[in-house]
Amino acid sequence: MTISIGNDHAGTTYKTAIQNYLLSQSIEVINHGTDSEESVDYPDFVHPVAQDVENGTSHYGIIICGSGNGANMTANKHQGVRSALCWNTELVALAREHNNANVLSLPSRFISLEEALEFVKVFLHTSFEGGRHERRVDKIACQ
Ligand SMILES: O=C(CO)[C@H](O)[C@H](O)[C@H](O)COP(=O)(O)O
Repeated sequence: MTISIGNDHAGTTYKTAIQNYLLSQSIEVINHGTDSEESVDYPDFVHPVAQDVENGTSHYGIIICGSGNGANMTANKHQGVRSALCWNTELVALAREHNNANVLSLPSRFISLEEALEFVKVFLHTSFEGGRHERRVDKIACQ
C-alpha cells in the first residue's frame, strides 16, 4: 500500500510521527508535506497529495493542517477525492464505512498526537460498507 501525506507548518510534528508509524507497518509513504515549522501555505502541500490519489499513484492520502479545514477544502477540489475532516474515531470509521473516504484530514491543533495516530489506524483498518452507500457515493461526483 502507498499513502501520500501532506501538511503545513501546523502539521509537521504530527506528520513525522504518522510517517514513522506507516513505515513501521511497511507502508510506502510519499511525503509531500513541509518538514519545517516555518509558515507555509497548505494548498501547496495538499494538492500534490490529492493528485496522487486522483491518478492512482497512492491508495490513500493523509493531510494535516491546524484546523484541518483548509487542507480538506483543497483536497476535495480534485475529482475522485473524498476527503473527510475527522476529530473523533467514530467520524473516521463512518468516513470509511459510509463515504469510502480516500483522504483523511486531521486538525493538528484540536486533537492530540495519540488521537491522530489512532485515527490513522482506524482509517486504514475500516472498510467501505457498499450497498446503499455505494449509490450515494456515486452521486457525489459532478456530471
Ligand atoms: O488552513 C488552515 C485553516 O483552515 C490551517 O489550519 C492552517 O494550518 C492555519 O490557518 C495556519 O495558521 P497560522 O496562524 O498561519 O499558523
